[in-house]
Amino acid sequence: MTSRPTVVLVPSWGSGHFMSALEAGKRLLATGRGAFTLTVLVMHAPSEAMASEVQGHVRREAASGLDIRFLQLPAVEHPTGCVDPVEFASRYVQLHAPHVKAAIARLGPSSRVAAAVVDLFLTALFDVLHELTVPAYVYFASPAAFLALMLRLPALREDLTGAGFEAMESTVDVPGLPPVPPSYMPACLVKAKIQSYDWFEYHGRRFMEARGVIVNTSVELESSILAAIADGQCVPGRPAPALHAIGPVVWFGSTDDQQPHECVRWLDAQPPASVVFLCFGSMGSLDAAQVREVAAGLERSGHRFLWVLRGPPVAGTRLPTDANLDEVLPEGFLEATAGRGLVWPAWAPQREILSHAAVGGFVTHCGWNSILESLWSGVPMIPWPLYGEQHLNAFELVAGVGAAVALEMDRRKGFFVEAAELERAVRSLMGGPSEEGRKARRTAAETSAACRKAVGEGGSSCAALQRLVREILVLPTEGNDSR
Ligand SMILES: COc1cc(-c2[o+]c3cc(O)cc([O-])c3cc2O[C@@H]2O[C@H](CO)[C@H](O)[C@H](O)[C@H]2O)cc(OC)c1O
Ligand SMILES: O=c1ccn([C@@H]2O[C@H](COP(=O)(O)OP(=O)(O)O)[C@@H](O)[C@H]2O)c(=O)[nH]1
Repeated sequence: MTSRPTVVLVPSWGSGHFMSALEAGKRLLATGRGAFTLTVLVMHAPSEAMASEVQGHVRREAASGLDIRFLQLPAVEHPTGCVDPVEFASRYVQLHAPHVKAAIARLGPSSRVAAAVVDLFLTALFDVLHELTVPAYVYFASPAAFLALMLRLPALREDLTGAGFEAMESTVDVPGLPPVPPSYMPACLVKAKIQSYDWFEYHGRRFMEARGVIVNTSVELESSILAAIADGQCVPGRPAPALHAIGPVVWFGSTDDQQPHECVRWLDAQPPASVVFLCFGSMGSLDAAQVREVAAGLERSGHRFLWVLRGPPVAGTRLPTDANLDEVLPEGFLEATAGRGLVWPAWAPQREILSHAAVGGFVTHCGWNSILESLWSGVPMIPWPLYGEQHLNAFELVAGVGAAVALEMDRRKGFFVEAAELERAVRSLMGGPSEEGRKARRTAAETSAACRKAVGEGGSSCAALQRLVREILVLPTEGNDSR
């Protein structure tokens, strides 16, 4: 065995998952300063659109000259009858387990596998990793608050009486967070989809087997939650998994585009901090009635806006189509807002947009990557959660982090938002005199500075990465390296 050890990374597909995990792997690599290489096992993404996105990332990163080797795993059947993407990912990876085992075993003769890091929904691979005696880590691309909840799910099930969180009368105890109203529980758990709950609970249990959980957060963002997990409050009586808060892991790599994007060119012509940006993630779209309310709210707010408006999902997937603006927007809206608004019907370069000086606020679906990108750029938010764990993220953003103006939603009407409410929130966020808006803007600026400090030399997340690398390489910890 002559060459350097390698760390195996198994990401899942999807905008927020693949690049977040890969960026975390690159930070590990940089911190290791050549002591190990990175081997990425790539699964075939389940749809053509996702597959081509993943292939684009792989092509670009493979050409970057870093010590990263990409190994494509053989294709497997698609599991059928899944209730949501999490069940799909969990069962799909089970079918990959023999291929992952063979791939890791093949690495063995030439380079020792120092550790394997798997995406949060891929814990079924732990069986193979344990068999091969490879230390297993989880990469958790969502907030520590959701990690705390997932660890708590086995115990919480006893309070649920089979009906899901929506039937619960009391608040939910997520250690480290203020009491959470049941309506903020993740969408996948409030609809009494017991099959979905089963998978989240499964992963929550399996996290306890990991040598560590690498979380895309920082002590500055989620200190009380990280402390509560480390203190064993989520699974009393059992040692808590070791946590490595190495974030925010925000990816600002290059794209294949040569020219500035049309949205960016439009922003270039707007005054500083004058534009509210609306974007609802890789899987978010609004129905026709909701689109009309958003249009009315934006028009009446009088503020400049850049609205990424997507159409209903492609059949058989959750990926939104490009919107037909003439069909979905109210008549006369584009004319009435010409010059101060741009509606973009397709995928937009969100990170670049959020870091543009013209952007002063963000109406977000509360995907964790989107929240981190906004905080990184110091942009205050209006949370509009849609799916996944985003309702919990929205609660944390308002009740914990504080860089947001809350948006009232009619929870009995499918979380519908009235035009007047959006108008109020946008006015407050974008410079209105309300204390809520002032606080959101101030906190966003402070949090941006704290995030940048955390990942910089000597920062908490940088130190956590250094500790993690020493652990992986089985080196003694440094004396002055305190958490
Ligand atoms: C974290 O909790 C949930 C996440 C998801 C989920 O599933 C998913 C599946 C895919 O095939 C592709 C995806 O892009 C994808 C994304 C996704 O949610 C987002 O994951 C991000 C992490 O990378 C981040 O946590 C965002 O906040 C999520 O919105 C689905 C789900 O329930 C169905 C979850 O509870
Ligand atoms: O039009 C879009 C929509 C999304 N994104 C990116 O896709 C990721 C979405 O991840 P997030 O965790 O916010 O939500 P998800 O889409 O996974 O629910 C983020 O990095 C966004 O910047 C983007 O660049 N353009």
